[in-house]
Amino acid sequence: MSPTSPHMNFRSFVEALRQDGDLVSIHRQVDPHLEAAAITRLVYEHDLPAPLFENLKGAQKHGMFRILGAPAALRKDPATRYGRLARHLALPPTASMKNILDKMLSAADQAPIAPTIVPTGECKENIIEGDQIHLEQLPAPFIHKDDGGKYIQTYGMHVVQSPDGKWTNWSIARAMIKDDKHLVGLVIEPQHIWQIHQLWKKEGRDCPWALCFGVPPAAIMAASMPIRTYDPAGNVAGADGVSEASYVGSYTGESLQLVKCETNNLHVPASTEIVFEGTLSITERAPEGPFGEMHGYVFPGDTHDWPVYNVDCITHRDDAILPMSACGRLTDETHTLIGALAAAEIANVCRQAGLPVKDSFSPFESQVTWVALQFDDAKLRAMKTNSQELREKVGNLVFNHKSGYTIHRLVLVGDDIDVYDGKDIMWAFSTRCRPGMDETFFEDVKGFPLVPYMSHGNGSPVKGGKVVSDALMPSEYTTGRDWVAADFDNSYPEELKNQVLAQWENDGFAPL
Ligand SMILES: Cc1cc2c3c(c1C)C(C)(C)C[C@@H](C(=O)Cc1ccccc1)N3c1c([nH]c(=O)[nH]c1=O)N2C[C@H](O)[C@H](O)[C@H](O)COP(=O)(O)O
Ligand SMILES: [K+]
Ligand SMILES: [Mn+2]
Repeated sequence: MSPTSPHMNFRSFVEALRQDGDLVSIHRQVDPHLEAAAITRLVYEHDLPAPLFENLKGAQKHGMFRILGAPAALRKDPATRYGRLARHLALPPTASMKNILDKMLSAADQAPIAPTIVPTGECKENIIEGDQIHLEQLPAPFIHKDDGGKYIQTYGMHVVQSPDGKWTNWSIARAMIKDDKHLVGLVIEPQHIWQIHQLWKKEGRDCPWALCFGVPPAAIMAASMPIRTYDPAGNVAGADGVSEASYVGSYTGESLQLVKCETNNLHVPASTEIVFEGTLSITERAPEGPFGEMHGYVFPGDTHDWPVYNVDCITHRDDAILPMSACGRLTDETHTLIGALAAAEIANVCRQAGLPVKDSFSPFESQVTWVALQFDDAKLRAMKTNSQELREKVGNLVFNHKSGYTIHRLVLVGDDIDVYDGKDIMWAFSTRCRPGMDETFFEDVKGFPLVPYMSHGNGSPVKGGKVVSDALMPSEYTTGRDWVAADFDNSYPEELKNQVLAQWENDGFAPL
C-alpha cells in the first residue's frame, strides 16, 4: 500500500479537503459538457471550496470517473488563503505563499531522493486495453463553450523519458480528446516535454508516454515548475539530470513509490487515480484548440496543429477522480502554480548568477505576465551598479532562460516592498519607474505566444515584447532610501502607533 498522507496520495488529499471544510460534494447528476466547468469557474471567481462531482452524466461502471474541480485554487479566508496549495506539500493551512515557494525551492540545494519501484498499487485496480478503450465515451469535461474539444487533460502529469533513459520528466501540458484512441495537445518549445520529443524525433521512434491524472499532490507541484533538471541554461546537456521524481523526494523528504506501466517501461506513482499509457507521436499532428487560457481569453476558431498522443492502455482506481483546471480569469491553477513557481525558479536563477534577489512573486493583478524581483538594498549598493546596467543584466539572464518563458515584465523593487502584495507592487511600479527612461525592452528573446498581445497583437507571436521595469529609485543604488512612506507604519512614532492600536476597539472600530 503506497503512502496515504494527503501530499503523497491524491485520494487522501481529497479527503483532507473535506476535513478542512474545503470541499463541496455534489451528488446530483452534473453534465461534464460545460456544467461541471461552469460551476468550477464560479468557484474560482469567488475563492470557494473545491467542487467534487460525484455523479457525472455518462460516468461508466467502476466509477470511471468523478471530477474534482479547482484542485489548487484559493480559499476565501485571508488567514488560510493558500491552504489548498499548502495541503499539496504537508504545510499548515495558514502557510503563506512564501512558505510554499521556499519549500519548493528547498530541494534545489538538497540531495535528490530517488523514487522507489514497488510491484503494484491502487492505480492497477482496473486495467483497460486495446479495443476496450473508448475515450469518446468517457465523461470528459468540455470546459469553455468556444473550446475546440473536450479538454480531459488540464491537471494530469505527463511522463516522458530521454531515449538514453537518463532523464524522466514530469510536467503538465494541456490535451484534448481527438478520437476514441487519441489525444492532441500542446508540445511547445522550450518545455521539457518538447525537448524530449525532439530527442525521440532524432531517434526516429515515437516517444513512450504516460499521462497520470490524480497523482501525489507533491508531485504535481514539481510537474508545474520549470525546475532545472539539466544544465543551468535549461537545455538538454546529455549529462545526468535530476528528474522531477527525485526533486519531489528532496522537498518531501520521502521516496515516491512508482509502479511500472503495463505497456511500456515508464513508471508512474502507484496511487495515481487514472493512468493513460501509450506514445507521443513524432510524425502525427492534428488540429488542437482553441482553449480558454490562463490570460482569460479564448479566440473562437483559433486552431493549430500539435502532436497526437496514442492511448494503448488505461489503468485506474475504483471510483477514480479526474482533477480539472477550468482555467481562465483569476484565480485558478494557471495563476497560483504557473506564475508562482516560475517566479520562484527565476529568483533561484538570479541568485545562482550572484544577484542579491531576496524574494519574487508573479502578481495575480498582472494575470501572471509579470514577476516582481525584490532586491536586498544594502547588497545592491555594494554592487556599485546603476539602473541601466542592472536592467540589462537581469533581462538578458531571465529572458534567455526557460524559467522566464511565460513572463513578459520583470519589475525590480527594493526590500520595503512586499512582492506577495499586489498593491505594494503596483505602488512601486506606478511611482518609482519612469516609463521609458527606467525601462529596457527586449525584442530579441523568446516570447510567450499565449499572451493575447503576442498571438493576436501587432508583432511576432513568438519573439520579443518583454521589458525590465526598474522600480528601484536612484537613491537605492547609492545612499539608500531618501523618502518616508506616508502610511501608518512609517509616518508615526512607535509609541503613538501602539497607543492608537490599544485604543482602536474602545474608540469604536472593529478589530483590524
Ligand atoms: C499548472 C498548469 C501548468 C501548465 C498548464 C496548465 C496548468 C493547470 C493548463 C493545462 C490548465 C493550461 C496549459 C496552458 O495552456 C498554459 C501554458 C503554460 C506554459 C506554456 C504553454 C501553455 N498548461 C500548459 C503548461 N505548459 C505547457 O507547455 N503547455 C500547457 O498546455 N503549463 C505549465 C507547465 O506545467 C510548466 O511550464 C512546467 O514548468 C513544465 O514542466 P517542465 O517542462 O519545466 O518540466
Ligand atoms: K516540471
Ligand atoms: Mn522538467
